[in-house]
Amino acid sequence: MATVVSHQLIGSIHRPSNSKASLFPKESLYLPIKFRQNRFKIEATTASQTPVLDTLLSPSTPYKKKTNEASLILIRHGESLWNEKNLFTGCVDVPLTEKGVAEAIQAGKRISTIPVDLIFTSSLIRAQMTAMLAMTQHRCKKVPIILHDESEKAQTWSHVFSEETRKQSIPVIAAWQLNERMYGELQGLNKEETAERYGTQQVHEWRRSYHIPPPKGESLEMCAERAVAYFEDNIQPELALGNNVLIAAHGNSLRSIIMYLDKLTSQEVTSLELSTGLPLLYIFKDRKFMRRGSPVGPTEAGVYAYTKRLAQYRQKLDESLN
Ligand SMILES: O=C(O)[C@H](O)COP(=O)(O)O
Repeated sequence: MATVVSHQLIGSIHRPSNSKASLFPKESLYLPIKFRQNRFKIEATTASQTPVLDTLLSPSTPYKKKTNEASLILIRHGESLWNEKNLFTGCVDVPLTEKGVAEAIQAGKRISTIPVDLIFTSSLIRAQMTAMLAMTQHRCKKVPIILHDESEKAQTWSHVFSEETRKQSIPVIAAWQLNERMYGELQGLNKEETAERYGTQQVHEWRRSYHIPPPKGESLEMCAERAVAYFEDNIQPELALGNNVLIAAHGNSLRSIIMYLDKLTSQEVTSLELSTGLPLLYIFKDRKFMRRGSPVGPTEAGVYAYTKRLAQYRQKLDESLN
């Protein structure tokens, strides 16, 4: 019998309080997440029903706690067609430029020997392209596969029937909560022309202050309410289970998450800038996040000295490729 735990919240998905389960547990209890016009209904179901997130993950898929340590990689998407034109983009769904594609591939090379078990992206194509392109460079050679849970049909029709193939795959969860801040009436306007019209100071406040929203848009604070809540409720539990996570998202949704990880004040976050396509590494250990900078490349010694686990992972990859 299905137990229904329904939360009509925007910007946060809650697990039942007694559940420490991964989104991808090996047990029969799992938590399908259903999107309903910005609302979530979470149901705990039993194995007798159609597994929702079992498309890719089988009971033997190793999403279980092996360690109290996990890697977290954050990547802002590569340059988009509107970054190139210097337009406010926000939630408008534009693809990458050729330069953005190259940046995503370069980011992939830089993280190619850092473990990734699970990928979260926004629902916008520029972040999804970035994650996919970056993973083409990963030395694990696993295939990132987007999990579609918008309907029962989508779940059933994308089911993978080979245990071996599923083991060679990495689940990708697309979540609107990780989208760029909604830039309101600035979306589509040229940033320079907007500064000429409203003044540099005003535009800087709209873009970088924590509390001030752009006209009819989201402030960074409002963006943080959904992005950080999603991170806490859905991503951090995976890290706590020892799953290594890659997040491909946006300048402002990532600024709000970094503010949370680095415990920045609302003043400090105003000077945080993220370049397109630049991966940032954190280690989650003993319930704390340690910022480890941006890996320069797969041959960089420094990154692998951070933790024994990273060094072991890399050694295994090296051995398997020799
Ligand atoms: O949405 C946008 O225009 C950019 O991706 C982020 O813009 P910002 O640097 O002006 O906040």
